[in-house]
Amino acid sequence: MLTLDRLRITQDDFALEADFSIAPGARVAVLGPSGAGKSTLLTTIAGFLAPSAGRVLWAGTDITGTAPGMRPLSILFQDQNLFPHLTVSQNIGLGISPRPRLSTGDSRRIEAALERVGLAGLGARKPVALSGGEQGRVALARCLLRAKPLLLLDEPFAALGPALKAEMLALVAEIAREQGTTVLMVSHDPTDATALCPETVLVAEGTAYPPRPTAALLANPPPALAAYLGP
Ligand SMILES: Nc1ncnc2c1ncn2[C@@H]1O[C@H](COP(=O)(O)OP(=O)(O)OP(=O)(O)O)[C@@H](O)[C@H]1O
Repeated sequence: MLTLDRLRITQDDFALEADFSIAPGARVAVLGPSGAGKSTLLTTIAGFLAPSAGRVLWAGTDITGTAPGMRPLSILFQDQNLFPHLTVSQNIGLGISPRPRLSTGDSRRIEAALERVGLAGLGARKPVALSGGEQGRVALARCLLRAKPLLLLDEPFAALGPALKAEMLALVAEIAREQGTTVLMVSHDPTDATALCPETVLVAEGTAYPPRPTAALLANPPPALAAYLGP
């Protein structure tokens, strides 16, 4: 369970508050107007930004002061964070070890992860020789291999076409289900939220609200969300 305990995040004159928990294995969309603080919330959970008050807990343990790399989570942001000078296999290997040289066991696990995301045999390529969708799959394979219990997604597939994006989201959902991963996904697209996430956290007017059923929230959006979604 992820708990944001009376969390307050401030950046200059921007402030965001959150006080709720997310159940283990839940898939939760993070929706709200541009600039409302969706990315800031994920960045704080990931540990790249320290809150000005409150705590972040995972399974009851306070991780507010834990370094990002030591947190029980993987993050997938829009630019897939692949290193251009490393091969696909080496990029995926970074998910489990900082050493570029891979053991035989590591290589086997990486090949299995590549196969899982439909990229079997492409481990020796450099990211530049992959399409955008394939790069997204590599980043996902890295998360898959890390098998952390919490996955933070910040519009990772926004640059992809609708069909490919839907395919990637379906793959995320499938892997999350298999691994029992808790997923928190920032999106600008209510369709994506509906497809992947039964629950949604609305971020608006300085507050990240507790998760609510996505369908009910979208069917009857509060004014800030209605204005953002448009007619
Ligand atoms: N490094 C920073 N220093 C000061 N303020 C910042 C910084 N980064 C973001 N902000 C401000 O924090 C607020 C929230 O930004 P954030 O990127 O989290 O919003 P968002 O909901 O993810 O927006 P979008 O949907 O447009 O990506 C904005 O007002 C932004 O200007």
